[in-house]
Amino acid sequence: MTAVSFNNVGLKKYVKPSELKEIEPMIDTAESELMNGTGVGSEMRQWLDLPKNYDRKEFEAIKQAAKKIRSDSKILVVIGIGGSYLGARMAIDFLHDSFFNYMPDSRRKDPQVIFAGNSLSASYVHSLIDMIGDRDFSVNVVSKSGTTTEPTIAFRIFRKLLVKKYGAKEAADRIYVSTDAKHGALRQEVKAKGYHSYVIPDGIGGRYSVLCPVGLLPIAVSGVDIDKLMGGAAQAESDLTSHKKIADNDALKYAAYRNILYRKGYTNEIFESYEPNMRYLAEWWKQLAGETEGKDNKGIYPTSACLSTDLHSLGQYIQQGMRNLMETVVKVENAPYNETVPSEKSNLDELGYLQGHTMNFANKKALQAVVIAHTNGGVPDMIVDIKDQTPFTLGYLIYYFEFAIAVSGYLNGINPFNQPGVEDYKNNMFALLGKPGYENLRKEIEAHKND
Ligand SMILES: O=P(O)(O)OC[C@H]1O[C@](O)(CO)[C@@H](O)[C@@H]1O
Repeated sequence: MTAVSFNNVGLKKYVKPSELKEIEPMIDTAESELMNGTGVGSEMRQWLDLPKNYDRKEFEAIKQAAKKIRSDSKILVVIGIGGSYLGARMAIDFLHDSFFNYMPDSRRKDPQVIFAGNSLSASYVHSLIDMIGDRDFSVNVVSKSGTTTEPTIAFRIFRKLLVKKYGAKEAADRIYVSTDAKHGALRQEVKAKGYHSYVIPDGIGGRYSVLCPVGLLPIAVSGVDIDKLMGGAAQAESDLTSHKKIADNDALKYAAYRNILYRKGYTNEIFESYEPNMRYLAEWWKQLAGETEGKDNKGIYPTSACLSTDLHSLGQYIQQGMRNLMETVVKVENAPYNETVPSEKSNLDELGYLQGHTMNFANKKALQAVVIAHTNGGVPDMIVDIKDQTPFTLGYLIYYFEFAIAVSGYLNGINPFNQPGVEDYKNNMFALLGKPGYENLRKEIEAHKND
């Protein structure tokens, strides 16, 4: 099987072949807007040929930095929010054991990679400082703008901790910055303090940035072979950008089906997997889809569930609640590990029928049973089959979703690469926090606070 493929078995009842044929010219147009750069926001498409056209020198520098961090740190604290952390978090979870970060130092060969600066919770920061204790650590701060509130606060705190522990000079040698090439506060700090630094290319926005230094450094520090990750993405680039017809292009199939369903009123897409270490794959996908498509009063609402866990909380709603749901299920063909259900004579738990079978067997049957139940119950199912959980397959999968979601954006007539709506809350927050320049907005908010 190929690394990633699309399966429409759960769609037969919901989409007629003629509907796929009818959307094909629209998909063609959206795909050519993306590929030829004729669509709005085209300057933000640098991720499109990134797997083949990246800065090789910087890539080597990232590997060297990862080597240094692995040798002098027990913990890497990665500071960033949104696209500046979700890709790395998703990849590290997907490619490592569920308890990767929980192993004690005595049993681990890789540093712990812990994320910070993705909330304003003081309790979280306090607990992280406590968890680091007197162990050696380094910091990778990731922010394209360099001014996002959450990571900026966290960076101040962890930089202070580094300076206190190591002194200013060694602290600077333990700070790794991924930011804009020229602009922004962080770039100025790099110049002033001499931190290690890497460039987030101009034409790559946060949610499309996992395969640039944003994701690559933390992923490499965790011990993943980033050449293989890029190799998978490069394969996807070859496969998906050279086959322009839906029939030969599984990312276009996904874009086409989810948009046919959206136009029929299936406005919420639940992203599902059956592996707990793919929870963050869903979180990454939610930002990718939500920030790309949710604008101009349009867009599929992206949400997620981890199964079979959430069948015991959300399963009832999915089966019988409002019929505006569709599902995208990531199905792993070869999970990295397996366990067998032990045999027991007594059979008090009535599990005898399963003894000797594997848990992966049971997991696959659960998936099959759910697809049948949900499609019968009014929820169309799109299945994305993935071969395994290797860096190559993940690289392929990342590109697959980025490509499909960007095409979906153009199909819906929006700019897939901006996120103007995020500014509204930020401006209000700056006004309420007293940031200079926001005085008038603060007055306005205060005048209306009892409305
Ligand atoms: O890298 P930055 O500039 O800190 O931005 C982080 C995230 O914030 C957003 O701009 C939205 O607030 C995302 O698009 C981005 O991924």
